[in-house]
Amino acid sequence: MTPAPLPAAATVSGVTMRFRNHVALDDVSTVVAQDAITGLLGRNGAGKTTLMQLLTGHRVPTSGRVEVFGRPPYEDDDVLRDICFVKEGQRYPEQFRVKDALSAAALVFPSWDAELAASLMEDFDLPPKRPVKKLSRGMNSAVGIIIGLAARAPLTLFDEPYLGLDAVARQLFYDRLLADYAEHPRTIVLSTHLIEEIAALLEHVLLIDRGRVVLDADAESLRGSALTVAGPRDRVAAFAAGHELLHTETLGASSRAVVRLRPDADDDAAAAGLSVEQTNLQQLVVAMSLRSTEASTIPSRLEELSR
Ligand SMILES: Nc1ncnc2c1ncn2[C@@H]1O[C@H](COP(=O)(O)OP(=O)(O)OP(=O)(O)O)[C@@H](O)[C@H]1O
Repeated sequence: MTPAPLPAAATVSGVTMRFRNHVALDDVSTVVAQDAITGLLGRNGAGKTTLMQLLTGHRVPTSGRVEVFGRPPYEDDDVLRDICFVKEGQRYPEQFRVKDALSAAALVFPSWDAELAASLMEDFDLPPKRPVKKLSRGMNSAVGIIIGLAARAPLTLFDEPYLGLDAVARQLFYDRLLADYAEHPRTIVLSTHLIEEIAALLEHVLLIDRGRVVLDADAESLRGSALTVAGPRDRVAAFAAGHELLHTETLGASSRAVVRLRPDADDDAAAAGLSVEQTNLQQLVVAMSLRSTEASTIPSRLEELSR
Protein backbone atom coordinates (compact mmCIF):
# COMPACT_ATOMS: atom_id res chain seq x y z
CA MET A 1 0.00 0.00 0.00
CA THR A 2 1.36 3.45 -0.89
CA PRO A 3 1.77 5.61 2.23
CA ALA A 4 -0.43 8.72 2.35
CA PRO A 5 1.56 11.80 1.34
CA LEU A 6 2.72 13.97 4.23
CA PRO A 7 1.21 17.45 4.47
CA ALA A 8 3.25 20.15 2.72
CA ALA A 9 5.45 22.65 4.55
CA ALA A 10 6.14 24.33 1.23
CA THR A 11 4.90 24.08 -2.33
CA VAL A 12 6.73 25.19 -5.44
CA SER A 13 4.49 25.42 -8.50
CA GLY A 14 5.80 25.95 -12.02
CA VAL A 15 8.70 28.06 -10.80
CA THR A 16 11.19 29.51 -13.25
CA MET A 17 14.07 31.67 -12.04
CA ARG A 18 16.00 33.56 -14.66
CA PHE A 19 19.14 35.61 -14.14
CA ARG A 20 19.53 37.76 -17.25
CA ASN A 21 20.01 35.11 -19.94
CA HIS A 22 20.57 32.21 -17.59
CA VAL A 23 17.70 29.98 -16.47
CA ALA A 24 18.67 28.73 -12.98
CA LEU A 25 15.36 26.95 -12.38
CA ASP A 26 13.13 25.84 -15.20
CA ASP A 27 9.47 25.16 -14.47
CA VAL A 28 10.12 23.48 -11.14
CA SER A 29 7.22 22.00 -9.21
CA THR A 30 7.64 20.13 -5.96
CA VAL A 31 6.33 19.78 -2.46
CA VAL A 32 8.51 19.96 0.65
CA ALA A 33 6.97 17.40 2.98
CA GLN A 34 6.23 18.67 6.49
CA ASP A 35 8.17 17.16 9.38
CA ALA A 36 10.54 15.26 7.14
CA ILE A 37 14.21 15.56 6.20
CA THR A 38 14.62 16.25 2.49
CA GLY A 39 17.97 16.00 0.73
CA LEU A 40 18.32 18.59 -2.01
CA LEU A 41 20.89 17.11 -4.36
CA GLY A 42 22.47 18.04 -7.66
CA ARG A 43 25.69 18.97 -9.39
CA ASN A 44 27.42 22.34 -9.06
CA GLY A 45 25.23 25.04 -10.52
CA ALA A 46 22.15 22.77 -10.61
CA GLY A 47 19.96 25.36 -8.88
CA LYS A 48 19.88 24.17 -5.25
CA THR A 49 20.85 27.46 -3.61
CA THR A 50 18.47 29.32 -5.91
CA LEU A 51 15.61 27.06 -4.82
CA MET A 52 16.51 27.61 -1.17
CA GLN A 53 16.62 31.37 -1.73
CA LEU A 54 13.10 31.20 -3.15
CA LEU A 55 11.84 29.09 -0.24
CA THR A 56 13.30 31.55 2.26
CA GLY A 57 11.94 34.67 0.58
CA HIS A 58 15.40 35.90 -0.45
CA ARG A 59 14.28 35.97 -4.07
CA VAL A 60 11.03 36.24 -5.99
CA PRO A 61 10.64 33.80 -8.90
CA THR A 62 10.54 35.12 -12.44
CA SER A 63 7.35 33.11 -12.83
CA GLY A 64 5.43 30.51 -10.83
CA ARG A 65 4.49 30.44 -7.18
CA VAL A 66 6.24 29.55 -3.93
CA GLU A 67 4.29 29.04 -0.73
CA VAL A 68 5.66 28.26 2.71
CA PHE A 69 3.16 27.23 5.34
CA GLY A 70 0.44 28.27 2.89
CA ARG A 71 1.75 31.76 2.08
CA PRO A 72 4.35 33.36 -0.20
CA PRO A 73 7.39 33.93 2.02
CA TYR A 74 8.63 37.29 0.64
CA GLU A 75 8.42 40.11 3.10
CA ASP A 76 5.99 38.19 5.27
CA ASP A 77 7.41 38.41 8.79
CA ASP A 78 5.05 35.78 10.16
CA VAL A 79 6.31 33.21 7.67
CA LEU A 80 9.95 34.33 7.83
CA ARG A 81 10.00 33.92 11.61
CA ASP A 82 9.36 30.21 11.03
CA ILE A 83 12.30 29.81 8.65
CA CYS A 84 15.98 29.36 9.46
CA PHE A 85 18.37 29.38 6.49
CA VAL A 86 21.93 28.29 7.18
CA LYS A 87 23.95 29.39 4.18
CA GLU A 88 27.19 28.02 2.85
CA GLY A 89 30.06 30.09 4.27
CA GLN A 90 27.72 32.32 6.31
CA ARG A 91 29.34 35.60 7.40
CA TYR A 92 28.63 37.41 10.67
CA PRO A 93 29.20 41.07 11.56
CA GLU A 94 32.93 41.82 11.97
CA GLN A 95 32.73 42.80 15.63
CA PHE A 96 30.74 39.71 16.73
CA ARG A 97 32.15 37.10 19.07
CA VAL A 98 30.74 33.57 18.84
CA LYS A 99 28.38 34.22 21.74
CA ASP A 100 27.12 37.43 20.08
CA ALA A 101 26.17 35.49 16.96
CA LEU A 102 24.19 33.06 19.11
CA SER A 103 22.56 35.83 21.18
CA ALA A 104 21.47 37.57 17.98
CA ALA A 105 19.95 34.31 16.71
CA ALA A 106 18.18 33.83 20.05
CA LEU A 107 16.38 37.13 19.47
CA VAL A 108 15.26 36.18 15.99
CA PHE A 109 13.94 32.66 16.48
CA PRO A 110 10.95 32.22 18.80
CA SER A 111 11.70 28.55 19.57
CA TRP A 112 15.42 29.11 20.29
CA ASP A 113 16.77 26.55 22.77
CA ALA A 114 19.66 28.10 24.71
CA GLU A 115 20.49 24.84 26.47
CA LEU A 116 20.84 23.01 23.18
CA ALA A 117 23.00 25.85 21.83
CA ALA A 118 25.28 25.64 24.90
CA SER A 119 25.64 21.87 24.64
CA LEU A 120 26.40 22.11 20.91
CA MET A 121 29.06 24.74 21.65
CA GLU A 122 30.77 22.17 23.84
CA ASP A 123 30.33 19.41 21.26
CA PHE A 124 31.96 21.52 18.58
CA ASP A 125 34.53 22.92 20.99
CA LEU A 126 33.74 26.53 20.14
CA PRO A 127 35.26 29.26 22.34
CA PRO A 128 32.34 31.63 23.09
CA LYS A 129 34.47 34.75 23.39
CA ARG A 130 36.49 34.30 20.23
CA PRO A 131 35.74 36.92 17.54
CA VAL A 132 33.98 35.22 14.61
CA LYS A 133 36.47 36.78 12.20
CA LYS A 134 39.23 34.77 13.95
CA LEU A 135 37.45 31.43 13.58
CA SER A 136 38.76 28.76 11.26
CA ARG A 137 36.55 27.88 8.29
CA GLY A 138 35.24 24.75 10.00
CA MET A 139 34.52 26.62 13.26
CA ASN A 140 32.61 29.24 11.27
CA SER A 141 30.51 26.46 9.74
CA ALA A 142 29.91 25.03 13.22
CA VAL A 143 28.40 28.37 14.33
CA GLY A 144 25.89 28.11 11.45
CA ILE A 145 25.06 24.53 12.33
CA ILE A 146 24.48 25.41 15.98
CA ILE A 147 22.17 28.26 14.99
CA GLY A 148 20.32 26.00 12.55
CA LEU A 149 19.72 23.33 15.19
CA ALA A 150 19.07 25.50 18.25
CA ALA A 151 16.65 27.74 16.33
CA ARG A 152 14.23 24.78 16.09
CA ALA A 153 12.56 26.64 13.25
CA PRO A 154 9.57 24.82 11.70
CA LEU A 155 11.39 25.04 8.35
CA THR A 156 15.18 24.78 8.54
CA LEU A 157 17.36 24.83 5.44
CA PHE A 158 21.02 23.91 5.51
CA ASP A 159 22.80 24.85 2.29
CA GLU A 160 25.98 22.76 2.13
CA PRO A 161 26.74 23.70 5.72
CA TYR A 162 30.03 21.86 6.11
CA LEU A 163 32.65 24.09 4.51
CA GLY A 164 35.91 23.11 6.27
CA LEU A 165 34.24 20.79 8.80
CA ASP A 166 36.23 17.66 9.56
CA ALA A 167 34.71 14.18 9.42
CA VAL A 168 34.22 14.00 13.21
CA ALA A 169 32.43 17.34 13.31
CA ARG A 170 30.23 16.33 10.38
CA GLN A 171 29.28 13.11 12.16
CA LEU A 172 28.47 15.15 15.27
CA PHE A 173 26.21 17.32 13.16
CA TYR A 174 24.34 14.32 11.73
CA ASP A 175 23.98 12.72 15.19
CA ARG A 176 22.76 15.90 16.88
CA LEU A 177 20.43 16.69 14.01
CA LEU A 178 18.81 13.25 14.14
CA ALA A 179 18.53 13.22 17.95
CA ASP A 180 16.94 16.67 18.11
CA TYR A 181 14.70 16.01 15.11
CA ALA A 182 13.40 12.84 16.78
CA GLU A 183 12.36 14.85 19.83
CA HIS A 184 11.22 17.94 17.92
CA PRO A 185 10.06 16.90 14.46
CA ARG A 186 10.25 19.72 11.95
CA THR A 187 10.85 20.27 8.27
CA ILE A 188 14.49 20.13 7.26
CA VAL A 189 16.00 20.64 3.83
CA LEU A 190 19.65 19.80 3.48
CA SER A 191 21.72 20.39 0.36
CA THR A 192 24.94 18.47 0.09
CA HIS A 193 27.42 16.82 -2.21
CA LEU A 194 28.36 14.30 0.50
CA ILE A 195 25.45 12.08 -0.43
CA GLU A 196 26.49 8.80 1.13
CA GLU A 197 27.25 10.49 4.44
CA ILE A 198 23.68 11.71 4.79
CA ALA A 199 21.82 9.01 2.89
CA ALA A 200 20.60 7.31 6.07
CA LEU A 201 19.17 10.59 7.40
CA LEU A 202 17.01 11.35 4.41
CA GLU A 203 13.31 10.66 4.15
CA HIS A 204 12.89 12.38 0.83
CA VAL A 205 15.20 13.11 -2.09
CA LEU A 206 14.90 15.97 -4.55
CA LEU A 207 17.48 15.88 -7.33
CA ILE A 208 17.87 18.87 -9.59
CA ASP A 209 19.93 18.97 -12.73
CA ARG A 210 20.47 22.13 -14.75
CA GLY A 211 17.44 23.75 -13.18
CA ARG A 212 15.06 20.85 -13.66
CA VAL A 213 13.74 18.25 -11.24
CA VAL A 214 15.02 14.84 -12.32
CA LEU A 215 14.07 12.86 -9.22
CA ASP A 216 11.52 13.62 -6.49
CA ALA A 217 10.91 10.53 -4.38
CA ASP A 218 10.75 9.22 -0.84
CA ALA A 219 14.08 7.75 0.19
CA GLU A 220 12.57 4.41 1.21
CA SER A 221 11.24 3.78 -2.28
CA LEU A 222 14.70 4.51 -3.71
CA ARG A 223 16.49 1.96 -1.56
CA GLY A 224 17.05 -1.15 -3.63
CA SER A 225 15.43 0.50 -6.66
CA ALA A 226 18.54 0.46 -8.82
CA LEU A 227 21.21 -2.07 -9.74
CA THR A 228 24.58 -1.96 -11.39
CA VAL A 229 24.87 -4.95 -13.70
CA ALA A 230 27.93 -6.03 -15.62
CA GLY A 231 28.72 -8.75 -18.13
CA PRO A 232 28.64 -9.49 -21.84
CA ARG A 233 27.33 -6.51 -23.75
CA ASP A 234 24.35 -8.27 -25.36
CA ARG A 235 23.15 -9.71 -22.04
CA VAL A 236 23.47 -6.36 -20.31
CA ALA A 237 21.52 -4.78 -23.16
CA ALA A 238 18.79 -7.42 -22.97
CA PHE A 239 18.41 -6.89 -19.21
CA ALA A 240 18.54 -3.07 -19.47
CA ALA A 241 15.85 -3.08 -22.16
CA GLY A 242 13.32 -4.32 -19.60
CA HIS A 243 14.15 -1.53 -17.14
CA GLU A 244 15.18 2.09 -17.15
CA LEU A 245 18.76 2.50 -18.32
CA LEU A 246 20.46 5.33 -16.46
CA HIS A 247 24.06 5.00 -17.42
CA THR A 248 26.26 2.60 -19.28
CA GLU A 249 29.94 2.05 -19.97
CA THR A 250 31.13 -0.33 -22.64
CA LEU A 251 34.60 -1.76 -22.98
CA GLY A 252 35.06 -4.15 -25.90
CA ALA A 253 32.52 -6.96 -25.55
CA SER A 254 31.65 -6.13 -21.93
CA SER A 255 29.33 -3.53 -20.47
CA ARG A 256 28.37 -2.17 -17.15
CA ALA A 257 25.03 -0.47 -16.71
CA VAL A 258 23.14 1.28 -13.95
CA VAL A 259 19.44 0.51 -14.27
CA ARG A 260 16.44 1.59 -12.31
CA LEU A 261 14.25 -1.45 -11.84
CA ARG A 262 10.71 -1.39 -13.11
CA PRO A 263 8.55 -2.18 -10.07
CA ASP A 264 6.57 -4.86 -11.89
CA ALA A 265 9.55 -6.56 -13.55
CA ASP A 266 10.32 -10.09 -12.40
CA ASP A 267 13.46 -10.86 -14.38
CA ASP A 268 16.61 -11.65 -12.50
CA ALA A 269 19.96 -10.16 -13.50
CA ALA A 270 21.95 -12.86 -11.68
CA ALA A 271 19.96 -15.58 -13.43
CA ALA A 272 20.79 -13.84 -16.71
CA GLY A 273 24.45 -14.49 -15.93
CA LEU A 274 25.30 -10.90 -15.00
CA SER A 275 27.22 -9.70 -11.99
CA VAL A 276 24.93 -7.59 -9.85
CA GLU A 277 25.55 -4.90 -7.24
CA GLN A 278 23.02 -2.83 -5.35
CA THR A 279 23.30 0.81 -6.35
CA ASN A 280 23.52 3.19 -3.42
CA LEU A 281 21.96 6.67 -3.34
CA GLN A 282 25.15 8.40 -4.43
CA GLN A 283 25.60 6.08 -7.41
CA LEU A 284 21.94 6.52 -8.33
CA VAL A 285 22.22 10.31 -8.15
CA VAL A 286 25.41 10.35 -10.23
CA ALA A 287 23.86 8.04 -12.83
CA MET A 288 20.66 10.10 -13.02
CA SER A 289 22.61 13.37 -13.31
CA LEU A 290 24.80 11.91 -16.03
CA ARG A 291 21.73 10.63 -17.83
CA SER A 292 20.20 14.06 -17.69
CA THR A 293 23.39 15.52 -19.15
CA GLU A 294 23.53 12.86 -21.85
CA ALA A 295 19.76 12.69 -22.38
CA SER A 296 19.90 13.15 -26.09
CA THR A 297 22.38 10.32 -26.57
CA ILE A 298 20.65 7.64 -24.48
CA PRO A 299 18.51 6.04 -27.24
CA SER A 300 21.59 5.66 -29.41
CA ARG A 301 23.53 4.29 -26.43
CA LEU A 302 20.91 1.57 -25.97
CA GLU A 303 21.28 0.77 -29.64
CA GLU A 304 25.04 0.84 -29.27
CA LEU A 305 24.73 -1.52 -26.29
CA SER A 306 22.68 -4.01 -28.23
CA ARG A 307 24.89 -3.98 -31.35
N1 LIG B 1 22.73 36.23 -9.01
C1 LIG B 1 22.98 35.47 -10.05
N2 LIG B 1 23.21 35.99 -11.26
C2 LIG B 1 23.46 35.20 -12.34
N3 LIG B 1 23.48 33.85 -12.30
C3 LIG B 1 23.26 33.28 -11.11
C4 LIG B 1 23.00 34.03 -9.92
N4 LIG B 1 22.81 33.17 -8.90
C5 LIG B 1 22.96 31.93 -9.42
N5 LIG B 1 23.23 31.99 -10.74
C6 LIG B 1 23.44 30.85 -11.65
O1 LIG B 1 22.34 29.97 -11.49
C7 LIG B 1 22.78 28.61 -11.55
C8 LIG B 1 22.34 27.90 -10.29
O2 LIG B 1 23.13 28.38 -9.20
P1 LIG B 1 22.95 27.80 -7.72
O3 LIG B 1 23.84 28.61 -6.85
O4 LIG B 1 21.51 27.74 -7.39
O5 LIG B 1 23.54 26.31 -7.90
P2 LIG B 1 23.83 25.20 -6.79
O6 LIG B 1 23.08 23.97 -7.21
O7 LIG B 1 23.56 25.72 -5.43
O8 LIG B 1 25.39 24.96 -7.02
P3 LIG B 1 26.59 24.53 -5.99
O9 LIG B 1 26.38 23.08 -5.67
O10 LIG B 1 27.81 24.71 -6.84
O11 LIG B 1 26.53 25.44 -4.81
C9 LIG B 1 24.29 28.66 -11.74
O12 LIG B 1 24.56 28.52 -13.12
C10 LIG B 1 24.67 30.04 -11.27
O13 LIG B 1 25.81 30.52 -11.93
